[in-house]
Amino acid sequence: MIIKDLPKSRPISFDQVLDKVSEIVEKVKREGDKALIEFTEKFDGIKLDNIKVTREEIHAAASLLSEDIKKAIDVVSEQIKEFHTSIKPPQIGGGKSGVDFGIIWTPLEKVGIYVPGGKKLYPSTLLMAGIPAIVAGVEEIYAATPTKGKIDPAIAYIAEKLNVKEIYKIGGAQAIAALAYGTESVKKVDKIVGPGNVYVQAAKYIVSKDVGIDGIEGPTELVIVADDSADSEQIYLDLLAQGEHGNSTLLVLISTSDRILREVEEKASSSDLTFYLVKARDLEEAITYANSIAPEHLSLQVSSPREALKMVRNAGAVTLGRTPPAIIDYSAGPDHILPTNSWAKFKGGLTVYDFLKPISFAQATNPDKELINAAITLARYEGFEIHSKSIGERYV
Ligand SMILES: NC(=O)c1ccc[n+]([C@@H]2O[C@H](COP(=O)([O-])OP(=O)(O)OC[C@H]3O[C@@H](n4cnc5c(N)ncnc54)[C@H](O)[C@@H]3O)[C@@H](O)[C@H]2O)c1
Ligand SMILES: N[C@H](CO)Cc1c[nH]c[nH+]1
Ligand SMILES: [Zn+2]
Repeated sequence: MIIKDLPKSRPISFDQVLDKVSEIVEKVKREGDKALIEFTEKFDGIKLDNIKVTREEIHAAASLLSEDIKKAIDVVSEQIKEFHTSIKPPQIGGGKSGVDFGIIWTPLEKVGIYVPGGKKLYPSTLLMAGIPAIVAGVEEIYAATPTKGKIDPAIAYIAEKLNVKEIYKIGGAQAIAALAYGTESVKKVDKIVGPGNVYVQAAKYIVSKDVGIDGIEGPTELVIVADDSADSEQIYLDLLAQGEHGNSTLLVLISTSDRILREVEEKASSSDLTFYLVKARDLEEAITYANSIAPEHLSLQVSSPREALKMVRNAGAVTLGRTPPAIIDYSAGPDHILPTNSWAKFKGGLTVYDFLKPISFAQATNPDKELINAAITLARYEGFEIHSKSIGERYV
């Protein structure tokens, strides 16, 4: 289908399934493994004997992986590691008025990674979440992924490579609930990260009152902004590529060029996917439209992409010029775990920061008198007499 207007909403959103998913989460919380086995049979058609994949199973699966896939994983891993290492924050601090202060960036203890696996395989997602966790210094990494009964060889190889502590053969909302609350087989973690369909994202949203989450990441979204210098064949290929994630993907082209819109429309008319093809007066209007959508992937296929980038306010990740958005999905370095549902208005993609807590510290050995008096005055104003006394006793 072709719609010549801006999208009014996402094709499907996690908030449409919150009630159903709440029931799944509550049942897993109450019944643990029993509920996981029931839901896996119901939603994935798999009768599980064991939820946790054994070390032997992981090793046997990993050994089935061909050398060229191992090599690709190793190459991509180095690139992702370099990206997250290059942005890892230093231990920082300073001082003012006789007080030393700073931040200790502290890694999270236990992290759960959701690796999607309903319609397609996503071993790349285990890299995209596991590598920044390791760069941050997380020691215990757990992963959950739906299987067709057996663990995928590439996921097994990556799990060994990244020293993932345990993998569970479960997917959907039930997997998120299990990681959030723990069951007989599944470890309760401090934060859950990873993309997935609306059931997965609804569950992350629900459990976020009890456990950390990285955001809402799925279904996939791509907005392309193109001017007349762009190539309609490449644009169409980029739209189709993200369309491979399924028909819940949001696919938008905003162009200042009638030729580009016409050519893409001709190609898209035979597809089953839904495409939004929108005309913009000029580049500024095109990027204003894109900012209002706040898409996960934004592609700037324009003659001066660096200039256009300066106008971008809301996007998960931006690819410039003819750089294909799909390269972010695999090997550019930046993460492919990216905010959807307009969450790009207030957060970015997954980084090493998602696995670090800034614990601040202060040491007031010889603070300025003015600073102490200010504290005492404010504490009294707020009616906290003992606060004021505890400060005054030390320094006055
Ligand atoms: N934004 C990002 O960072 C990003 C990255 C990669 C993938 N994605 C998105 O992740 C998604 C992956 O989706 P997927 O479905 O292939 O895999 P998935 O692993 O997210 O979901 C599969 C699970 O959904 C559950 N499920 C399916 N139908 C259900 C139903 N009717 N009721 C309750 N539970 C049900 C099942 O338990 C199944 O195991 C895609 O939408 C893709 O676009 C997003
Ligand atoms: N495009 C997805 C993010 O929306 C990431 C991905 C993984 N594998 C293929 N693509
Ligand atoms: Zn993709």
